[in-house]
Amino acid sequence: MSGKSLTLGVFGFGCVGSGLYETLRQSNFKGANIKRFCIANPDKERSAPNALFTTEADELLNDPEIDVIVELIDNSEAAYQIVTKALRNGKAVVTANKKLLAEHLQELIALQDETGQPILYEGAAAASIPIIRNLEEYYDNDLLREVSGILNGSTNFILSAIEDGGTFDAALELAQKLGFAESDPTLDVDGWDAKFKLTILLAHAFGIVVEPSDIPHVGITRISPQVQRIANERRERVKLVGKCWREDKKVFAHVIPTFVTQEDELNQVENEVNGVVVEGAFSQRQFFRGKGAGSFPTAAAVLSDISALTYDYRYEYKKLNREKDFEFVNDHSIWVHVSGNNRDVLPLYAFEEVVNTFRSPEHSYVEGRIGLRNLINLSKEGNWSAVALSSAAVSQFEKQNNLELAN
Ligand SMILES: NC(=O)C1=CN([C@@H]2O[C@H](COP(=O)(O)OP(=O)(O)OC[C@H]3O[C@@H](n4cnc5c(N)ncnc54)[C@H](OP(=O)(O)O)[C@@H]3O)[C@@H](O)[C@H]2O)C=CC1
Ligand SMILES: N[C@@H](CC=O)C(=O)O
Repeated sequence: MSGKSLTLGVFGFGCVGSGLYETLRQSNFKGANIKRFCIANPDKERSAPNALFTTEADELLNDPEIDVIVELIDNSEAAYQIVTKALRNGKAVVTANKKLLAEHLQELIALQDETGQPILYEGAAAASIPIIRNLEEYYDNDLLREVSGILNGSTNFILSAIEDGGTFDAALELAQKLGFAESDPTLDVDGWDAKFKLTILLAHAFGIVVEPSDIPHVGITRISPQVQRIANERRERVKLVGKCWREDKKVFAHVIPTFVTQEDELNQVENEVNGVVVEGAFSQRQFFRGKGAGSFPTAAAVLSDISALTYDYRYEYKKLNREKDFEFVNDHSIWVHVSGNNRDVLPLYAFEEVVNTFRSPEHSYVEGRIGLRNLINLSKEGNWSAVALSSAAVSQFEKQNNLELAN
C-alpha cells in the first residue's frame, strides 16, 4: 500500500531528532521529507545544513505546507504548547515525550477528537519495542491480564554496570553521555520515567487513564551493594520493573526495583535494552525485547509513526471506549525486601505479614507483605530501600498462605 507524502516540521535535533534525520536519510522510506527543524540554541554546530534550522516555533507551527509536527525536545512544558498548537492548527503530531503524554493524556485524547488530528507516540514507551500499536491492534480482542517489564534504559544500564563492578555515578554519567538519560536524570533513577511509560501502557492495555501521581513508584537510588549481594546469592538480579495487571474488574499498577529469577524473561535484559511481557487469556505469555533508549532505536519508532500517518493511522483508544467498568487500584499490598544499612529497629510495624528478618551491625532487612502506601511512607521516613520479591518467591508465599487458610 503506498500512502501520501508528508512534509514534516521537527522540534529538536538532539539524540532523537538528529537520529531521525539520519534514519530518514538512510532508510528506503520515501513518504516524508523534513522541511524545517526548530531548536533552542542557534549557535550549536549541527550535522545538517544550516538552512534547515530555526529557533522560531511559529515558522513550523504556522506553515501551511507542514502536515506533521514531530516533537522531540527535552522540555515537557514547551512540548505541551507545541503539540497542542500543532493539533489546533490542523497538523498531525508524532512525539516521543512520555512526560508530556502521561501528564496530559486525557486532554490530548480529547484534543484529538476535537481537532480530528492524530498524535502517535510509539517511541514514548520502551523506545524501539512496538508495544503501543500492538496493544491497540494485535491485542485488541484478547483479554489482557498483565503488561509489565523493564521500561527505562538508563536504570537498566546503571544496574547492569553496577553488577559488572562499576559505580552508580560513573554509570549514570555514561548513560547521559550516550544520550540514554533524560536531561533531568532524576526522572530516570527515581522511577518517574518508567512510571510515565506505564501510564501510557495502562491506557492502551486496559483503557485506564490515570494521573502519573496515582501510580506508586520506587526508584533505584537506594539499592545498596548488600542488596546486590543478596540478589547474587539467590541467583537473581535486581531490575526496575513497571507492572500493570488485571484481576477481574480491578486493575493494579506500580513501578519498583524487583528481584528477577533466572527463569524470568527479564533476567537477561542488559544495559539500555528494555523488555515487555504481555499476558493475555488467549495469546498467553509473550515477551518483547529491544533497545529502550538511544538515538537510532528511538528514531526507528518515530519513523514508524510517520510512516503510519501516510496511511492515516490513528489510535482509536479501543479499550478506553470499551472497558468502562474497570476500577484502578493503587493501595494494594506487595511482597518486598526492605533493607537498611544500620542497626535501626526494623520497621516490622508497617508490614501486614513478615516472612524473614535479618540483623547485623552493617545491614538489616525484613521481607514480607506490605501495603504500598506504608512502603512509600517508609522510604520517606528513613533510609530504607525496597525491592519487590521475585514472582517465584511470591507464588511460594501465596501458596503457603492458601495452605494455612485451608487447614
Ligand atoms: N534519548 C532517548 O533515548 C529517548 C528520548 N525520548 C524522548 O525524546 C525527547 C527528546 O529526547 P533527546 O533527543 O534525548 O533530548 P536531547 O536533550 O538530546 O535534545 C533535545 C533537543 O530539544 C531542543 N529543544 C529544547 N527545548 C526546545 C524548544 N523550546 N524549542 C525547540 N527545541 C528545543 C534542543 O535544542 P538544542 O539542540 O538547540 O539544545 C535539542 O535539540 C524527550 O522527550 C525524551 O524523553 C524518548 C525515548 C528515548
Ligand atoms: N531516559 C529514557 C529514554 C527513553 O525513553 C530511558 O533511559 O529509558
